[in-house]
Amino acid sequence: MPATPNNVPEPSRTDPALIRNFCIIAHIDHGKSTLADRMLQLTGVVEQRQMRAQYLDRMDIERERGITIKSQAVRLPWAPTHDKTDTHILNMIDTPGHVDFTYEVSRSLAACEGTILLVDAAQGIEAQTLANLYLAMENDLKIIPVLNKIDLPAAQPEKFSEELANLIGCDPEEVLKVSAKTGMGVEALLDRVVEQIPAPVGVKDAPARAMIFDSVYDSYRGVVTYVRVVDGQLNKRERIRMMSTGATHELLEIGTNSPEMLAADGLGVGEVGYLITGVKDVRQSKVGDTITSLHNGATEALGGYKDPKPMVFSGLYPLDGSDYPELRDALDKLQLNDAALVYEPETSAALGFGFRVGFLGLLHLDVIRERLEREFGLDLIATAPNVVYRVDMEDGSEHVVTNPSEFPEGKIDKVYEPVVRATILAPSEFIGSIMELCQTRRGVLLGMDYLSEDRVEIRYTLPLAEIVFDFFDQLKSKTRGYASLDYEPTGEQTANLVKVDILLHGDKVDAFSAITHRDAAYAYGVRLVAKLRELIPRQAFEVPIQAAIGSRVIARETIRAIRKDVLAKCYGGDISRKRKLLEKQKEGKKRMKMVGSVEVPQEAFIAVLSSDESGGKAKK
Ligand SMILES: Nc1nc2c(ncn2[C@@H]2O[C@H](COP(=O)(O)OP(=O)(O)OP(=O)(O)O)[C@@H](O)[C@H]2O)c(=O)[nH]1
Repeated sequence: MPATPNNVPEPSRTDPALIRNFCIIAHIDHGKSTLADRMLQLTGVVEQRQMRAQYLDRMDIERERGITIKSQAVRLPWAPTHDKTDTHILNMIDTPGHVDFTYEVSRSLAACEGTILLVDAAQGIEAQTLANLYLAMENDLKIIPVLNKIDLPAAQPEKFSEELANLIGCDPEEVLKVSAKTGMGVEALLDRVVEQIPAPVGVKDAPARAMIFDSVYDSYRGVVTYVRVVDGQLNKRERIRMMSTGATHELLEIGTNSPEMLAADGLGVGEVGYLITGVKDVRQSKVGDTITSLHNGATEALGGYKDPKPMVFSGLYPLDGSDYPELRDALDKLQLNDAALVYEPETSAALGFGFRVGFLGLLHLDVIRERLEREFGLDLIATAPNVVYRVDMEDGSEHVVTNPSEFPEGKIDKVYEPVVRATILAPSEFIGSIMELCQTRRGVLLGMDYLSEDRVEIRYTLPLAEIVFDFFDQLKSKTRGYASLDYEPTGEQTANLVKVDILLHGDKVDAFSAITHRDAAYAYGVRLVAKLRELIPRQAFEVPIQAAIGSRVIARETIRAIRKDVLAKCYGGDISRKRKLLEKQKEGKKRMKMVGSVEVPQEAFIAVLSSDESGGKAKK
């Protein structure tokens, strides 16, 4: 009979030999959350009637999009089928699946001894599966290969077992076949976890060392920190120290998740649980940091801590300038739960007061923007996303550029841009179109391997800036949706990059400045200038629209002059009607932004900034 929360052994007394710490790695939509749900049900920690889909994905936006953003840990008691008296503790750490959150995935992996590699039996291995598998291998984790969704008529278990077995070097027979939906094979999988994943090893009497693998802000309790104890033990009420910052806190509460929080006296070697110290901001309890006791604490931190580094920047401006204070409050609130989110105030001549916000990647940007709009009711304009450039000047000075309009003028020696190593998986019939796309994005081919007869893995080095601009959408449309993409930052390269400015009647419109490769600058200029000509109404005077690199104009259009006399049709004396028309004209003008002497309708900014070519919305 499955165990219930009542017979879960006391956390601090669990023998490490009975603990198994594991996670599930999978490509987006391959069924990780559904499998986690089934495990919660089978181990009895969530009663049938309380069960709801994706129990562990708490954020509304996660549930709606069906993606996992923050990882969670849950303690599952499981007595293997062959010996029901021998209850083990399985700590399942749910990990986010998206490239933007790779650092969180790698921290979750570091908290485990093994992983379930879950692959959709109708889709096969995807880029994300590979990326996560390599991370797991680097962490020396025991890998349990599993095919999910075998209930689907389109499932091809033989073909994909073979593919998986080739990849990790095992027998195709060893690949477990389950249906997370119906529950078929999931008990056998839990047994396999107990059998094959090694128990944690740590030194019981050593000074305490625990790794933070997640940190979540809760509006009632402050920051809840998820840890894996490696050595020693942490006890309720003791004072602890964060090893990266030296900050000390009192352990107000410590316990495990089953999946709701269950307080305990402490956590010992190999255990996974949560702690609460009363800190109010996740940046004080950072993923990857090591916690130790204040008295007789450890001197050496567990390896692998790094600060999250924003890779993509975008300007966020309220549509209605008076919403600026609300936008600031909303960003402050989101930052409490997101150590990777950075922002600073920025003013734009065209868009007014706003913020320059740094994100881990495009999905992160999209999620934050959507939360600002949905949870805080803000209407926003976002400028096209850009990466971070480093510019060396001939006079020896160096600039870091996070906003294209701040690209330095004058004698530039070298410009560096971030590059990534991208892995694309697709059916082999699309090799030609994928290579063509990567070439036009300044890609350099690194290599290509066949995973099976008809599926290939293609590796490229690409400038991050080229991926930020609708690369994924293009890839999907060129491969009829079959390709998957993953990438990791690999440093920077010098490139022939220039800033293109857009001028209206001689005045620069900062929101439209872009940094592009010199070869692409002309096309960008022509496209933007043509688009603006369509969107900006005629004014009382002639307005030239120009695209320029420095002082050199590379494209030009002209809006001809017109005087719009709203009273033209109102001859005769009806003064009240005339007043009404003038009032109406005034209202319309409020929605205009003045750029120098030119009135630009707000819609023009939105139309240009939200168009696909200028970055568009990030997709998963
Ligand atoms: N037929 C069938 N559908 C499944 C099975 N497992 C999951 N699904 C469906 O596949 C879709 C994706 O499942 P999720 O569990 O949300 O996938 P996920 O891997 O957690 O996705 P992310 O959180 O985005 O990484 C959902 O519509 C599930 O209902 C299965 O065994 N059989």
